[in-house]
Amino acid sequence: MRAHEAGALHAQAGHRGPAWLSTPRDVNDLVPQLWSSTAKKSAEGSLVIGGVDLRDLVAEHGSPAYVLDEDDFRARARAFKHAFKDFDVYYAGKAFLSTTIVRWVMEEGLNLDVCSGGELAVALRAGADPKRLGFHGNNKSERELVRALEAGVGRIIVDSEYEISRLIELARERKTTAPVMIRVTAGVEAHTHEYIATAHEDQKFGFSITSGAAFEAVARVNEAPELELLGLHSHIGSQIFDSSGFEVAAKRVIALHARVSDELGVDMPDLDLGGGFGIAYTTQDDPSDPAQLATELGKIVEHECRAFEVEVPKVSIEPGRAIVGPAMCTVYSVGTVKEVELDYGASRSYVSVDGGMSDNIRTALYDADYSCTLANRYSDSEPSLARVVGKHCESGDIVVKDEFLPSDVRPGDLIAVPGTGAYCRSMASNYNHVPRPPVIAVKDGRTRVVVRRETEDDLLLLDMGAEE
Ligand SMILES: Cc1ncc(COP(=O)(O)O)c(C=O)c1O
Ligand SMILES: N[C@@H](CCCC[NH3+])C(=O)O
Repeated sequence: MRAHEAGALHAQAGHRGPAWLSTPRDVNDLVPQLWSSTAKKSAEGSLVIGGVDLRDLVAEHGSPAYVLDEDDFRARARAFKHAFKDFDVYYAGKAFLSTTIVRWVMEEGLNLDVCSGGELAVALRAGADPKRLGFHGNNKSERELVRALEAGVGRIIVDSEYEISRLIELARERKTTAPVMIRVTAGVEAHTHEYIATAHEDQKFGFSITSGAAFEAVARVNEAPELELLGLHSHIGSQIFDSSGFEVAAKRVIALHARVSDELGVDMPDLDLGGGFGIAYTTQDDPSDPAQLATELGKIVEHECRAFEVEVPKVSIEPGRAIVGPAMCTVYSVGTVKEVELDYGASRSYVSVDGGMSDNIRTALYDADYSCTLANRYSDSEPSLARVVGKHCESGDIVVKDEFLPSDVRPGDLIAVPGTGAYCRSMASNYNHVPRPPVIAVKDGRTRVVVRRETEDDLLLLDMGAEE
């Protein structure tokens, strides 16, 4: 996450917002880099994605709804596959997964990373080739490991001594060999929100390189006839823009890879550098494209392997957000608008929509920034600084902290928030018994329900007293 000066507020037309947010020339315009590639405004000012006018989409499917731009998703997947042609690309399913997504990922030639029995079940139900799956998790249950072994998952990324013991036992019982990668902690302070950084020492993932635990884990896996040692795995965190974190991590991981070669005489065939590539949520974010990332990472790996005089292993990466994040937006209906007086005579418009922290927890959880646009009509009213909030019983239930919207936004209007493809539907909840929105794919003027809207009946089905 780019560090905005979140506290820096300035007075603008009687309102206060962050210093980086300036009044748009035309509040109806889209900022193209924040939207999926087919998004545009119609002559009437409504938002059209994949040839579908969001007014029609909401009339047919209701709101809120996640709108998934199929062409955009496929193009981003293809761009990674093409740019990283010497690497294997695993789409990180935790960002957003459904059977349709699994099929698109497989059709575009990518592999898939799953991190729970549930995600594995989705992948297998969609008919994914198990060999093209990687299975993550710092606390996989015995049941999950058995399922992965029996399905023939291509790589299991182990994360603890207990897990190595468990896997040895399970593989032995099944007279099989488990293909294993070892999640290592590179000791890097990634420049992102603390909760989504994963390579500093004081957190739950991986074996520390610095403490020697990672080397010991490699030696143990190497000695176990029930395990096949594939290589090391490092993931430094998420929403990262600066390649220096990847560089430091790659240096340390390749140093360990070389030590294994020297001291154990084993040339591990694989190396995974994880995902974490940032996307633009606001105009402040300036992400690299896959071609730039491929060039940078390729150079780092080659340089380090040369320095340590080891063969370049088969490298893989695991982008999630960078593929699905910009491919989706969320469309909401406005329910109420309230002007709230602030100090010093300033005021803020609170625009309440029919979803909130249950469909996008990222603002509350990571202080994430989003933007939005009026999606159902053109407005010639003055831009006015607004905060888009949800319908939950929580004052932190904010979807978009600050954005300029036309000052005549009113109940019944549609608001669309771009960049909600990653970690929004996948982290959605039923807080306040609010059913989760559907995911509607759009392409060539047609809609297709990828995940249907949850209903109150779905929620009541779990309530064992409901029939009494
Ligand atoms: C092991 C691993 N790989 C890949 C990812 C995907 O990260 P992102 O969606 O930021 O690319 C994550 C999530 O941070 C992860 O934990
Ligand atoms: N859930 C986080 C990303 C971390 C996910 C996996 N390690 C986000 O929304 O940004």
